[in-house]
Amino acid sequence: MAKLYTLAEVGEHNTREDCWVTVFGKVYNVTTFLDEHPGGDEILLAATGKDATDEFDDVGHSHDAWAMLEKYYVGELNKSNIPTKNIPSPALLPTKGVDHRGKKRITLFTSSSSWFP
Ligand code: HEM
Repeated sequence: MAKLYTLAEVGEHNTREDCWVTVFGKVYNVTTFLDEHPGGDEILLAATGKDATDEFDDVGHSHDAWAMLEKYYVGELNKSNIPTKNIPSPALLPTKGVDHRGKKRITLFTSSSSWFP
């Protein structure tokens, strides 16, 4: 099972010797990538300790960049203690979007259950 990290835990890895970032609900150890990142190391260091999904997405990273993510994957972001308003839009998170819609559908079904015997 994937290891879960809170944003606070990810944020502890915020140095040039140990740098983790979070995008799309996943945690990446980009320490070895700092010097290679075309966007520079500073921007990655500045992205530690928060959800950098919007920043990553705004750049319009290429498919190559997306494919590279896998190499640095260390675990999943534990979102249970993040206020709802900070959770990125479900539209940005395909799998989360499905969960969200699934849950909503179940709620709607329950609310109309009086139509069924
Ligand atoms: C976490 C893993 C990341 C990987 C593997 C990655 C990879 C890449 C790659 C391959 C490029 C070259 C252009 C492309 O192919 O799209 C790039 C460019 C760039 N990245 Fe990232 N990136 C990561 C995270 C981030 C984050 C978190 C930010 C912002 C906070 C960021 C900001 C940028 C910027 C601004 C450029 C444009 C550089 C330029 O063309 O001047 N990247 N990145």
